[in-house]
Amino acid sequence: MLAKLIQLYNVQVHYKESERPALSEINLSFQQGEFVCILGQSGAGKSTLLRTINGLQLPSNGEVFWHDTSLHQKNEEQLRKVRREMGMIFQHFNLIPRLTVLQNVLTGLFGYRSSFKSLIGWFTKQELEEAANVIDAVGLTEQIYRRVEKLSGGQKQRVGIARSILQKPKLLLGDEPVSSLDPGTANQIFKLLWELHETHNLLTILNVHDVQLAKKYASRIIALKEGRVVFDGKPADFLEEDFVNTYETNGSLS
Ligand SMILES: Nc1ncnc2c1ncn2[C@@H]1O[C@H](COP(=O)(O)OP(=O)(O)OP(=O)(O)O)[C@@H](O)[C@H]1O
Repeated sequence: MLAKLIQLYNVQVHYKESERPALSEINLSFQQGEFVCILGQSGAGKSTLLRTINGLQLPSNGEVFWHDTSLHQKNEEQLRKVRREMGMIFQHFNLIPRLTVLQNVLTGLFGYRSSFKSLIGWFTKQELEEAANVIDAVGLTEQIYRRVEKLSGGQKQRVGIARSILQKPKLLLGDEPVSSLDPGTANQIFKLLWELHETHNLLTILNVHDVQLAKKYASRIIALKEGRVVFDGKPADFLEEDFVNTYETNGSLS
């Protein structure tokens, strides 16, 4: 049986300023090796769900378990250790523009080392080799010493992905990682994410707006609507009526 990495029990998140909860009655579990796409309209609660999974957002009710321990029961130091095992990629990449590809990727190790070593930029030969290997795996060897500000959007996201893979995560979270890319590049990035999830047996959870991409790559689709799960299943079972229900449109899936 596959190991359960994350379980959410009856999770509710209610931001103080909001009238209705951002998430309600969320009961989900995720296993190693799944490739999950989260769908839903703007404001459906997708980002809140990711932040709840990585412990940045504490639920107002319910609990989140990482392996078999509640995140609630962990102190700051223990939470920091858990987050090392969670890689994160972002819509706007969150890179340091004036640093090179290699330097940006090496920041993925900061969770593992003293801030002094990180500050003076001291890395072992093995760390540098591992960084070069992940840069190769995302297809950027020729750009390794280029400043990231000179790269295209797709290349920048590859740097973001390499940085998170260097962390050796068990879980990779992506908050709309392809929303600022053109459709062709978005597809290439999804292909890369899918290959990395296969190679490393990674649990990958991505928020996406593009239903076709989700259907093409995901092993599981979860749709949120007004903070509740309205679909949880295989992409082939996400039908026109689920699409209409999720997005409240008269539109078409194809
Ligand atoms: N920090 C916050 N404080 C108060 N309300 C918030 C906060 N973050 C999100 N919300 C509200 O919670 C609800 C869910 O927001 P969330 O960002 O999780 O949705 P989303 O599905 O990720 O949307 P998008 O696709 O636009 O990013 C929205 O009503 C939003 O306004």
